[in-house]
Amino acid sequence: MEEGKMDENEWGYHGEGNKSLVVAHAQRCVVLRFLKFPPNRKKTSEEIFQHLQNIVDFGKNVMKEFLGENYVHCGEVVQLPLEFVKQLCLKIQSERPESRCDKDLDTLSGYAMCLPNLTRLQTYRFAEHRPILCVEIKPKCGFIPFSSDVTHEMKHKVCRYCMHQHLKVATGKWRKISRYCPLDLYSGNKQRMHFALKSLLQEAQNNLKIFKNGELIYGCKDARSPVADWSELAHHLKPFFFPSNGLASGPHCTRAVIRELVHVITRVLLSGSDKGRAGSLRAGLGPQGPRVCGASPFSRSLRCQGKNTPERSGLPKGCLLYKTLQVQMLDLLDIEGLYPLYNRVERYLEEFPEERKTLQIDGPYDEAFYQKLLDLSTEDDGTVAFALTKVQQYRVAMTAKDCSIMIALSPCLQDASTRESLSAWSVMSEWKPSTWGKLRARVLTTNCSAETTLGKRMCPEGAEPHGLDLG
Ligand SMILES: O=P(O)(O)O[C@@H]1[C@@H](OP(=O)(O)O)[C@H](OP(=O)(O)O)[C@H](O)[C@H](OP(=O)(O)O)[C@H]1OP(=O)(O)O
Ligand SMILES: Nc1ncnc2c1ncn2[C@@H]1O[C@H](COP(=O)(O)OP(=O)(O)OP(=O)(O)O)[C@@H](O)[C@H]1O
Repeated sequence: MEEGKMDENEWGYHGEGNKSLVVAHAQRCVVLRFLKFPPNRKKTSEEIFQHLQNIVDFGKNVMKEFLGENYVHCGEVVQLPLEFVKQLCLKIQSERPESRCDKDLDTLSGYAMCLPNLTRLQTYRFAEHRPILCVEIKPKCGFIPFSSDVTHEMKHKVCRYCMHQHLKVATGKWRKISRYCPLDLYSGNKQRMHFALKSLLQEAQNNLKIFKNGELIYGCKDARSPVADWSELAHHLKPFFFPSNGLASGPHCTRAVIRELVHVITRVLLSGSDKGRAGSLRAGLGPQGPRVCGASPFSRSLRCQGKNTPERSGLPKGCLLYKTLQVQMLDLLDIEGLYPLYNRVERYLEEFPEERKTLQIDGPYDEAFYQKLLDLSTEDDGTVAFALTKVQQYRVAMTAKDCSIMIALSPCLQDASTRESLSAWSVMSEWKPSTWGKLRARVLTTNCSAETTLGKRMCPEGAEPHGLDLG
């Protein structure tokens, strides 16, 4: 990127989350990811540079190790002309959803991350003139806490996502309770996975987005977004998934196209042989806890028919979902078991603030940091070292619980007519380093954001699904 010649007119608003805002280059396959802050939160340029550099290092030395080289794009920190950033900020402001405007894009430091645009990912196998489809899924936490520290019975039965649905509808964040349950998606059972993906397509919330040639064609901004229109989606998808029933239009055609999409995504999620060291966690992180969530509509309907829910048919070890789940399960103690350990580290740091650096509280996220994460013991020897390892594992797990999987699909030239088989598609599943900033920013800092994060996870989630105060 020639930073000296940046022109805001070549960039457009692409999307944003709670912590960052992304703009995409109109022609080139790159995005810039800026940090966002509440208006009164002033950070120095040096702090912002360090924050971004930590995200890059965390991607390189931790997430790549766990998930594998091919699934993680770390990007790089770039310095941009301040005038460019200021003009860009003005240009995109009107496109931002209102619900996200409580935070402002950082226009003062001039730093951002430059990453490949994963919604337009091309490889040499892609036919250049063919459209590229990208499905972004934020699958959330795929297991029910197995820690003996959990005190609320409900937390052993119902997954966090399903509990939060009640809260989100009650607070008006979303209109309708979703039928999606992460445990169905992570089950490895195709029937359950299909149900989960269909449910995501019905009520996407912020767990599913679909892009065509880098443009968002399906997704939901907030509770006021129009109801999902499957026939419109099917229209977009037809060049990719011409229905095998031969129908070119109508509700049958729509259903057939959606079904094919669901089947292809399932196959992608179950495929993958890329090496990552999540396997090295296997010994300590075998399947634990209930495999079925008490709130999943899929399971409930089977129960009504007197049938049992098929449990995990076992996720293939190399697949993305398996690796993701392994990293999520680094949360061995649940917040209830972790919080006292967090307090132990806090107290220690209050007494010995100079130790912050030696203990790598805020990075660097290097090989030594990664190695400590592999210690899965839960025997508390009363040391700060033990407490710190558990807190760092929790932070990494939080990242995996909140990451998105980006699946780029495009028909291959040589095989474009064979639409039934996955080999007919160039399929790339990518990890985006969505929330790695949280690792540094959310825990073990003394600001209230850290307190709130841990505090909010202390809530007895099952007890009052309608009235939780998330702070
Ligand atoms: O707590 P959750 O499960 O609701 O997850 C939060 C996400 O809500 P979601 O449920 O995905 O709509 C939330 O996403 P939205 O702002 O709702 O798009 C953030 O990703 C938040 O992470 P952070 O505070 O930006 O580091 C996420 O917070 P963390 O729990 O990951 O800290
Ligand atoms: N490298 C990328 N290529 C294409 N799109 C991207 C890329 N990185 C992020 N995006 C898009 O921008 C959106 C917001 O980015 P991101 O999820 O990283 O924000 P965040 O603030 O970290 O999220 P959260 O709310 O989870 O904290 C994503 O949902 C995705 O659609």
